[in-house]
Order: sequence, then structure tokens, then C-alpha cells
Amino acid sequence: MSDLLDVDSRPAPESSEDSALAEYVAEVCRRLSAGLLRETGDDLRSVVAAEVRSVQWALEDPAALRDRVPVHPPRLDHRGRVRMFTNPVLSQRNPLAPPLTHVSDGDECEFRVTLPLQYQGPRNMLHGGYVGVLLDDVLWYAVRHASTGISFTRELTVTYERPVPLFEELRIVGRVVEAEGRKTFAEGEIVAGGQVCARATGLWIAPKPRRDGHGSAG
Ligand SMILES: CCCCCCCCCCCCCC(=O)SCCNC(=O)CCNC(=O)[C@H](O)C(C)(C)COP(=O)(O)OP(=O)(O)OC[C@H]1O[C@@H](n2cnc3c(N)ncnc32)[C@H](O)[C@@H]1OP(=O)(O)O
Repeated sequence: MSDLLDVDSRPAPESSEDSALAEYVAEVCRRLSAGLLRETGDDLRSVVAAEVRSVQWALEDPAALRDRVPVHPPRLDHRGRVRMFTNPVLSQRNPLAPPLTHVSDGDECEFRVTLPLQYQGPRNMLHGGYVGVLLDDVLWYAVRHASTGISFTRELTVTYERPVPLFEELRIVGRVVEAEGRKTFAEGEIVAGGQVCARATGLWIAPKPRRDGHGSAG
């Protein structure tokens, strides 16, 4: 079941230095994405050149990233293959992910993040679809923390109470409300400057056990 957490696994070995390099390049990609949306003309060329140089530097000088400890060091599955953490919200090496900082588990699961321009919908506001993505992930995480197996989002209802701002710290919070057999109900919110901007409620369902004792998603 835990294989469902990692979309894929890779046969080639990976060192801690490889993971650090991948996470560094993902950071450069994020900066580059922001630069492509922010700059024009000569400033655009300068930003692109600087980021390309920083990747070259990391590749050519083996000592360049010596002090970086990867956030997600290499993990192996039961067959000795590298498990890739691909999550588009939390993975440090996925440039699509902001990524979120995980603050706490327990009765409430909380993430924090300050989102840059790439996530803009209306001016200075977070895109509504991404509001749903953040809430889905934090509620899923709370459900995962409160149970033993993996569950899938069956239903997610998002209420947009006020715009979710970019460029300021967001608290993204999720908690389990009720668990009943394979079903877990959860709720949560996105808070900015002490105000709730969006709320979500949802249902997560653990797949029916298969005859071999594992789950299946449908
Ligand atoms: C270590 C940590 C690392 C961190 C990793 C971070 C990764 C983060 C990843 C984040 C990922 C984020 C998450 C993602 O993105 S998960 C990906 C998005 N979700 C999916 O793709 C799920 C697609 N759906 C399915 O696969 C199936 O529908 C599932 C498996 C969910 C259920 O199919 P199944 O065939 O098993 O279901 P069932 O029809 O028998 O129903 C089961 C029971 O539920 C009851 N029911 C149904 N609907 C409702 C309702 N609305 N209100 C109340 N009750 C309802 C129903 O009556 C029945 O009850 P009962 O008859 O049993 O009493």
C-alpha cells in the first residue's frame, strides 16, 4: 500500500549528492519560472543567464553543493530501487511544488508557504484551482496521519470566502472530523494574516482490500 505514496521507483542508484543536486536544480527552476513572468528585455536575459550559470557551476564543481543536506534523501523500496517522492505540492525536487513547509502533525496537520507569481490567478491572488490543490493535500495528510493505510479523495468541497493572497505567508491546516470503516471525513482552511480565506470539507476512502491483502484504487 505504501507504494501508492510514491508514483514511481527508479532502478539506478542515487547518492545523497545526487539528491542535493536535484533539489538545487529544482530551486533554480522555480527562480527561473518566477523570472520569466517578472522580467522583460535585458533584465529577462540577465536572469536566464544567471540561473543557467548557477546550474553549470553546480554540475562542474563537485564541491559546490557539499554543504547541502537533501530534504528528501534517497530511500529504497523492498526491491532496492530508489523511491521517488514526486508530490507536486511537497516534493523538494519537483519544480511545480512551491514546496510547503511541514509545521505540525497531531490533532491538526499544518503546512506553511509563501507563494510566488507562478501561482497567480487574478492579480496578486492565488489561482482558485491551486487553492483546491493545497487543501486536498493538507486534508489528505491529516487523514493519512490519523489512519494506518492510504485513502483516496472521493469528495472535496471548497468554499472561497476571500482571495488567498500571494507573497505573504499562508497557514494551511487540516484535521480529521470523523472516521467510519473505510471512510474518513476531514476539514480544513487556508489562513492569511489571521483571516480564513478558504475552507474545505471532504471524504477520503481507503480502497477495498484485494484478495492478496493489498488495496486497489477502484
Ligand atoms: C510519508 C508521507 C509522505 C507524504 C506524501 C504526500 C503525498 C500527498 C498525496 C496527496 C494526495 C491527495 C489525494 C489525492 O489526490 S487522491 C487522487 C484523487 N482521487 C482519486 O483519484 C480517487 C478516485 N476514486 C476512486 O478511486 C474510488 O472512488 C475510491 C477508491 C475513492 C472509492 O471507491 P470504492 O469503490 O471503494 O467506494 P464505494 O463506492 O464502495 O464507497 C465506499 C463507501 O463510501 C460511501 N460513500 C461514497 N461516497 C460518499 C459520500 N459522498 N458521502 C458519504 N458516503 C459516501 C459509500 O456509500 C460506501 O459506503 P459503505 O457502503 O461502505 O457503507
